Amino acid sequence: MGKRYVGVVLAGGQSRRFGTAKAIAKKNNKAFYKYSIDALAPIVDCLLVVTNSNLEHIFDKEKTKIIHDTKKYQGQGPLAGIFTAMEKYPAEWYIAVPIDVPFVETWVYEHLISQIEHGVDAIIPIVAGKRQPLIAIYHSSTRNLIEKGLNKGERSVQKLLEKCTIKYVPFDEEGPFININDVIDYQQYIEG
Ligand SMILES: Nc1nc2c(ncn2[C@@H]2O[C@H](COP(=O)(O)OP(=O)(O)OP(=O)(O)O)[C@@H](O)[C@H]2O)c(=O)[nH]1
Repeated sequence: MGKRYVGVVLAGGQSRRFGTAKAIAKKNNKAFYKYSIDALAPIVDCLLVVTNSNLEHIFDKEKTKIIHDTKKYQGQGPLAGIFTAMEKYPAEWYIAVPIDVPFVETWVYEHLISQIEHGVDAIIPIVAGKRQPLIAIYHSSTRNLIEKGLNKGERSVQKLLEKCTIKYVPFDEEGPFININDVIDYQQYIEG
């Protein structure tokens, strides 16, 4: 039997809008991806950074296992990263975090985990009226649906959610969900 909680740091994106690898952009002299690792490390049985061969050298192997997207789906978006974790590390729940949310905190995930109930495929935050499906947890029951979608070239997480039983969890605090997509976001939230 696999583990109960596998942490999945989604780290195979191209950072096209940001211009350089977002994972190693810094907040208070600490790389963004380390905030993601530190948020999950206390609550998971195993922590994976899912990336690709071009980016893997930037990650420190301390506390994590660095793996590559399954070849067939490499670079096909965050669902490729979640699927890869499901395929390589059997577990009940997969706890996802992107590498561009340097305000994320462990309590967010503790709250999501506290919402687990039988029959639910994924637990997704709702923040300021928006879904946050990459700071979320996915049951292993979603693996086949993700795979089917990827085989059809569907990368959209929203599309996956339409096919699943989702528990949406409202959060009042927006801070931990701030996501840095481009240099304007960086100036506003990190330097500002
Ligand atoms: N493993 C894996 N992670 C991915 C992939 N695509 C995106 N991600 C990660 O998913 C999260 C959200 O992705 P985006 O915000 O679109 O980041 P991005 O793709 O690097 O940025 P843009 O190139 O500007 O769209 C980030 O943590 C990315 O590193 C992928 O193909 N594989």
